[in-house]
Amino acid sequence: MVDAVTAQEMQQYDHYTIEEIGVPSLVLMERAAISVTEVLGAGKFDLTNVLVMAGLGNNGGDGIAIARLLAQKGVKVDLLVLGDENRATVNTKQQLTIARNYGLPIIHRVKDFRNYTVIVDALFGIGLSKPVPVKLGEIIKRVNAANIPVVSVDVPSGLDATTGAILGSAIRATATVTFAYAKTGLLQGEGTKRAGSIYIKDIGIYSPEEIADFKVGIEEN
Ligand SMILES: NC(=O)C1=CN([C@@H]2O[C@H](COP(=O)(O)OP(=O)(O)OC[C@H]3O[C@@H](n4cnc5c(N)ncnc54)[C@H](O)[C@@H]3O)[C@@H](O)[C@H]2O)[C@@H](O)CC1
Ligand SMILES: [K+]
Repeated sequence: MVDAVTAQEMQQYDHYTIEEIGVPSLVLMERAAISVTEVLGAGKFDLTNVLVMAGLGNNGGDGIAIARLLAQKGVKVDLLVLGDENRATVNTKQQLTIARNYGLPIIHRVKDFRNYTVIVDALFGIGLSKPVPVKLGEIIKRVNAANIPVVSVDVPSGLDATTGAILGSAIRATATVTFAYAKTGLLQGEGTKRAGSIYIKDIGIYSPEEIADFKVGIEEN
């Protein structure tokens, strides 16, 4: 069993699962989104008025799927998408199309983050390797200052998933729902102060060692 992985290791496992095993990336994204809604719905968070903040990378795609799943359960949710949609990843563009086809309104600014009972942070995940753009850093500071419970998707946005360093500004989360394995950056440096309670969720991405274990188990049965 792997304890914690770097962003690079996780990217290799993602890539292997998608390209070699053949699981479509949108399937993984849906499982990631479902796992976050499970944590949100487990009774620890007040879902009266939810904000989902989504960036343009695949972490944002997770966020858009989370907003859709919550809305379909009758939860009042605002979906804030930050940045130029033309620069979104293929998966995230697809999530935007799906959300719009289900009639989900998308907003581009928030007056007061204190109006929400919980904020889902899907701005940046393990793909962030350079400082967050200044405008998004300002949003992160406003969210932290609002003092509302925040659930981060995979890693608190702005945190280096490998080192736990802050890349300009970072979200201070109440809880972090991380996928497949803990990320080393959640367990060291600022990660220990920013991640809050860590939930590790199986979404169907495994290390080569675990895949080898499945094969042994299957052969033995
Ligand atoms: N590979 C996959 O298919 C999966 C990815 N997943 C999610 O995807 C994340 C990793 O996704 P990515 O590698 O796409 O990277 P991230 O979504 O972590 O985004 C970081 C990258 O996007 C850019 N970016 C994002 N929003 C921006 C904005 N508003 N303005 C300017 N630049 C912006 C950043 O500069 C950076 O290069 C994981 O943490 C996880 O949440 C999960 O859905 C599981 C499956
Ligand atoms: K995040």
